[in-house]
Amino acid sequence: MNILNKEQLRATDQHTIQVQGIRSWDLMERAARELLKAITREFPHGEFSILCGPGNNGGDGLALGRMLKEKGINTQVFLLESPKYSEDNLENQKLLEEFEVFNLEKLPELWPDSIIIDALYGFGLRTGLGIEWKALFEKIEGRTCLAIDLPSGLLADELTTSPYVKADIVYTFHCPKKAFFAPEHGIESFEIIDIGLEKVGDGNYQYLADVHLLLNQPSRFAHKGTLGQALLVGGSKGMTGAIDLATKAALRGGCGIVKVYGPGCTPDLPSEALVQRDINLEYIKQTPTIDAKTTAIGIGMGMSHNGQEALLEFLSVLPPIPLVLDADALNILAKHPEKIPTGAILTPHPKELDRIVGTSKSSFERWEKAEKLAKKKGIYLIVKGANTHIFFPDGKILVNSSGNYGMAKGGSGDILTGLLTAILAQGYPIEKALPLGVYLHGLAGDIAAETLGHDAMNAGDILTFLPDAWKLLRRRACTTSKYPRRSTEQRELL
Ligand SMILES: NC(=O)C1=CN([C@@H]2O[C@H](COP(=O)(O)OP(=O)(O)OC[C@H]3O[C@@H](n4cnc5c(N)ncnc54)[C@H](O)[C@@H]3O)[C@@H](O)[C@H]2O)[C@@H](O)CC1
Ligand SMILES: Nc1ncnc2c1ncn2[C@@H]1O[C@H](COP(=O)(O)OP(=O)(O)O)[C@@H](O)[C@H]1O
Ligand SMILES: [K+]
Repeated sequence: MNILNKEQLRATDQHTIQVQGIRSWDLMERAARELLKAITREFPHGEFSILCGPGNNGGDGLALGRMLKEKGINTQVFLLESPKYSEDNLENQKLLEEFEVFNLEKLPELWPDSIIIDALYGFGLRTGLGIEWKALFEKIEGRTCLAIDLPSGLLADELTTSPYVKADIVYTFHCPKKAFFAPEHGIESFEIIDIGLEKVGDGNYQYLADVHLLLNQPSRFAHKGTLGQALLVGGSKGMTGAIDLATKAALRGGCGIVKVYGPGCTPDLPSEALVQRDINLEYIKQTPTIDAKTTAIGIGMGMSHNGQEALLEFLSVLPPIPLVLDADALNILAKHPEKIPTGAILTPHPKELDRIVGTSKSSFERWEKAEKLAKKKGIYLIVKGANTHIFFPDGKILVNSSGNYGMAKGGSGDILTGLLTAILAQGYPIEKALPLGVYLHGLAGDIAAETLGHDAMNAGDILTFLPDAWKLLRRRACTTSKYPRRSTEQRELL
């Protein structure tokens, strides 16, 4: 799903009107009808106070008000006094029998228990709102508030530091807006409302959807050689947990063989993994034989001088296979950015990225720097967090749609590294492997949160539910249930 900026949204709107032979008013009716469904489904017993602005966002609010009233739902509608209203706004004013006009000196008298619907401004806002809006926004703060398209005052594509509505749920049309992904804005919940806009090509900024379409179907004749070999390199004295988690994730990642190279102190790992230990006890000193389809390095390597030397030596002898660099490898490379290999996959969390590109004043600045770095160095950057962003060397950016705050526990990132390495080992091209791995990891986290709750779940639970996440994706792709070649025994097991 393309993530569109406000200019692209306007163009999509116009294109839809032309192609579908409808009026912009029809689109507003469609938007209001879909909003009506979503809101009454979520709040079947609510009464509503709608605040409408002068543009088309306000028009949506007026149309929704009319539809709520027609359904016999208690609704009060307020319209901001303005010298100029949009055409569709005026049209909707005519169709609504009763509404009150308000201004910032004469604030609306809201019912005490109603749900507020914010339809003041959408993506049409040119600049942030002034402080004169604070009194109104404070009046509705603390009440249940639903924003139409965007919380009013929030700019769709940039950092907003001026006042905006604090909404509990944003019902946003067609696609999420860039501003929703910035932690600074605190957008906790948004729901995408499909209003049947025409798709205008594949943009270079996308929200992950339909990830199951990326799945390969291994052959019935597959063997451990054809399913690929992954090599994980990492661990150091006192930091062996990370390689343990990464190994377990790789073993649930679908590849044929998982190899691990660590220092002598590497603990016992699951017996399915082929573990090779360095002659040195506390840290990796030698370069392992790299006999694998893909490799990941860095996990719990430590920042000792010896660890740094080993990493740089390893990079200098690496054959051209996909390379995942995580954790300490990133910290080491932050000191030697010229040594970051072209084509490598780096998986930093924001702090690790800051060590490479310098600190940023906002998420927007960090995203810009990540985009530039990926292009300049020809690398793939997976910047982790809520809505992990994947930056490609050609400028494409994918934003993850799975995952939750229950995953914000130590070790979650190590699991992603192991999983990505295993997926790459199977021969998935990087362009497919990264979204597939990032999405699956989040999906396993979502199933863990659903089953165990966000509070109690830990990183290991992402591993526990990885099989369910794979199965869910396979079911979506219909690749498990349709094959006639399944034996009777296999069918009975289903
Ligand atoms: N895909 C689409 O394009 C659709 C858009 N719709 C709605 O239309 C909205 C966009 O409508 P508009 O383009 O009319 O824009 P808005 O309704 O977001 O805002 C426009 C109004 O804000 C005023 N304004 C702009 N900057 C201001 C500022 N800094 N301070 C105070 N006032 C300011 C303008 O003078 C104008 O009156 C969307 O957010 C959505 O809610 C829907 O009707 C359905 C389809
Ligand atoms: N609030 C959140 N919502 C969704 N995913 C999250 C959230 N917080 C963390 N995660 C995910 O958990 C993982 C944490 O990785 P990282 O910070 O490297 O952890 P660690 O170094 O402890 O392994 C990332 O994949 C990240 O996307
Ligand atoms: K709004």
